[in-house]
Amino acid sequence: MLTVTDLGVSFQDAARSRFDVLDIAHFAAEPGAFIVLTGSSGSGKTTLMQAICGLQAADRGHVHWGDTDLSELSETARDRWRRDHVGLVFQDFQLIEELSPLDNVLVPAWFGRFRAGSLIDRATALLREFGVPARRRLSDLSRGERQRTAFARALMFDPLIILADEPTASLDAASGAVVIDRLRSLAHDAGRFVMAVSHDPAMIAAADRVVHLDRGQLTEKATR
Ligand SMILES: Nc1ncnc2c1ncn2[C@@H]1O[C@H](COP(=O)(O)OP(=O)(O)OP(=O)(O)O)[C@@H](O)[C@H]1O
Repeated sequence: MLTVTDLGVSFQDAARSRFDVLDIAHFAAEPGAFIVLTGSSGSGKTTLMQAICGLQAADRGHVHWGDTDLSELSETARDRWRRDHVGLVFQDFQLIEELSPLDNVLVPAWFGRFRAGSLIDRATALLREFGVPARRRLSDLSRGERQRTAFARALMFDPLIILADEPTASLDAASGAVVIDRLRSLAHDAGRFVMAVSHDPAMIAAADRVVHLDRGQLTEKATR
């Protein structure tokens, strides 16, 4: 269960004056529903996704996951909590150019987890599911293949929380549908917490909840 209370985030502009990006009085969400976050460019969607997993510091307010208040954790504890609970798909993928797709998907295994044959099997199976050649040079991949590599990496350790920033933005309808189906199934069948930023009409149509960010404030749109 996610509970966001009185969350405020601001940034500094080039003239060093601060501007508010998020001002969210209350937002709660449970695992098992597929949530899509929409909003115009610059409305704060990425900032919100990063704030709810503790990657973005808040000026005020609280983000609770169950009994854990992220704002009360030290940075090290917050990083460990995120590593143990969250699969993140970044908007710019954040892949390592020098590594193959397979090795990119195995990167989370570097942090305290043994790199066993079963992990390689799982990483290979995820890449196969999303139609990415496992051992090609990353620089030879299309943008869509890179995006699917980032998605596979986020799922590597079967996280309880999946946060995906525009995960179908570079995909055609067919490979986008594979990602959307997987996100829905992670929520509905595996009971995961799944939230994706998206403008993709197919993703919005598949959502159980559509929440909209406008000038830092959240509103909810009725679905189906
Ligand atoms: N580190 C930062 N420092 C200063 N301003 C920032 C920083 N990060 C984001 N911003 C600004 O905060 C606002 C919200 O950015 P954010 O990336 O969250 O928007 P978004 O809704 O995800 O946009 P998009 O759909 O274009 O990706 C924008 O005006 C952006 O320029």
